[in-house]
Amino acid sequence: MQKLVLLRHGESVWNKENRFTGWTDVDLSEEGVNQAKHAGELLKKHGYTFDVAFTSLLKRSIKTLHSALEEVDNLWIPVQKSWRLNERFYGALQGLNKAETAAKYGEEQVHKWRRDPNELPPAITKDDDRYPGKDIRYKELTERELPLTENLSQTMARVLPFWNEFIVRDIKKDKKVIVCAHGNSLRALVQYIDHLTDEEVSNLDIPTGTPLIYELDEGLERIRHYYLE
Ligand SMILES: O=C(O)[C@@H](CO)OP(=O)(O)O
Repeated sequence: MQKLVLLRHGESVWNKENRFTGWTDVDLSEEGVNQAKHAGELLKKHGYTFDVAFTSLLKRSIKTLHSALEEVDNLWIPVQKSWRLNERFYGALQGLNKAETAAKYGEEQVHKWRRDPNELPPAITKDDDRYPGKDIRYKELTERELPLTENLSQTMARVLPFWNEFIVRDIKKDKKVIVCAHGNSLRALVQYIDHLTDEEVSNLDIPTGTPLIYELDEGLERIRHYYLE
């Protein structure tokens, strides 16, 4: 049996302000910093240590991972960062307040943008300051990989190659793995591991800063999963 730990970053400043975030590199809120530390304390309390960690290129996730690893005295382990674990790219919604957007476009439309795996938020154009092609950290990405908008299915399509190539490889080598990422990149991963339908995943919300443990069999099928308390 293999154990895998998934961790959504602590609350960010824009989570707190109820703004669509996506690839915007916002920091943790004060509460988020505390949640990240608490996640590490829970891991420590339950005796978790790790051999390798994976995270995104966004500071809310990197800092949460760092804080959790510090608690379990594992700051020394290798950490692999990838844009493929980034939050879903929320297109032209990034930066907008969710309640104001619902008042403008209707609750139903906003719910679809947020939770329908096949609904595409409005796209940005390449001259938009939010275009990742303007950000040096994404310089290795091809034009096709640079998103203008993304739905959950597309997020899953770019998370899975990373899962299969790196995370699965390390789990199969019996390494103890922690993946610290985002609400939607983790929802995509959970949909894949748990074989959830689109409807099931649309009702799934992963809380911030709470370690989610997966016990997996040799074929990496889920035996059970639970949050640490
Ligand atoms: O704003 C975002 O990027 C995400 C995660 O906080 O929001 P949502 O819950 O709408 O997917």
